[in-house]
Amino acid sequence: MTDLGQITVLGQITVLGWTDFFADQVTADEAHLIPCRIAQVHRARLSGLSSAGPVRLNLPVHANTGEYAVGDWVLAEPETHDLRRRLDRRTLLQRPVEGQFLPQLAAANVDTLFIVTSCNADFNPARLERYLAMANEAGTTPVMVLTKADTVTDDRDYAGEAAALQRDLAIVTVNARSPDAAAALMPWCQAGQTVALAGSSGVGKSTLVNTLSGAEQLTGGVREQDTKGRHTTTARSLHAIPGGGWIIDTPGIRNLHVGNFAAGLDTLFAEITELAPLCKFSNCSHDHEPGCAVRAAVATGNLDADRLVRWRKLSEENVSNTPVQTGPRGNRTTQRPNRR
Ligand SMILES: Nc1nc2c(ncn2[C@@H]2O[C@H](COP(=O)(O)OP(=O)(O)OP(=O)(O)O)[C@@H](O)[C@H]2O)c(=O)[nH]1
Ligand SMILES: [Zn+2]
Repeated sequence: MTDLGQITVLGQITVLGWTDFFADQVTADEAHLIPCRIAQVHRARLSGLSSAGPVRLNLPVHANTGEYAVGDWVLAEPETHDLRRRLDRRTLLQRPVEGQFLPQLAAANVDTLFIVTSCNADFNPARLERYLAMANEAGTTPVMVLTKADTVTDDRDYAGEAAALQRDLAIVTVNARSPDAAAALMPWCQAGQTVALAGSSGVGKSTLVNTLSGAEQLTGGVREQDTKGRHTTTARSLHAIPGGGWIIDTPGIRNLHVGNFAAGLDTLFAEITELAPLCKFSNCSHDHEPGCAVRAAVATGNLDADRLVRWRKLSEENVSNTPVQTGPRGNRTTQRPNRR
């Protein structure tokens, strides 16, 4: 990876996104270890970046690379590069995978999630809401990036529709192939800042990575040969942005499921979350109950009826995909995976 070499010039660990949040976790016994940020997660190995440059990390025996995410901070031995410990995460982007108990880790310690969609038939409010829920749940700030502005043939107000999806949501409309896109996105790409990209296939994520990193080295993610010699996209990676920011690309996701996203949905649907306490019944489903403040808001035109329909669908899906456990007294408790 040519872009990883740039860090040797930069020299300082803060440029990699190292902050007091991570420094405070290092104990006196660990003071001799070097902090490394995970740059690539492969099936059997991890590579990272330290302030001195790229590091190939040696995993502890029995460790599974699936437990690490691009963007993670770990401590390693200075000479051998043996990985000693992963530090707690400030944010974690993860998504439920159908049929699997544990969610898939997409990226860690990300400040901003660029949710990428194009100004054409791909633009789908219900799908974008899923990405917003994921970003909110992770603790990252979502920014909606509308690509292919140069090819728009209709007069649909894409930016206006995107802005209606969540309060205070930043919207940036770009031609991902133009250097202007890098300038427009620069506020989120400053030194030490980490951005991740999410969106369906073909919307322009790789194009944006190329435009932002000023490089042409990326086509279709990081490829690794599997045992049968086929090339598969197995890893996401951390790319340097001139100016000191970092960008993590994720493979296109066709169907993003929601699960364990309750807090993320509350933020996404803040206008509904705020009305709910005014309903007559505290467990109101805003469906048939008398005295429902949410349906009253729909009736008066203060709340978009489509939003309520989509809120219901996502909330129900979230509950059915959120593992439940039996509590000490046999009552069901919702189990939330450790977010750090
Ligand atoms: N005209 C125009 N073409 C674009 C724009 N963004 C992306 N493209 C083109 O759209 C195609 C798909 O872009 P990619 O960057 O590969 O899309 P992706 O989101 O990375 O797709 P996956 O790797 O499958 O997830 C490429 O041919 C790009 O050149 C844009 O803003 N304007
Ligand atoms: Zn109600």
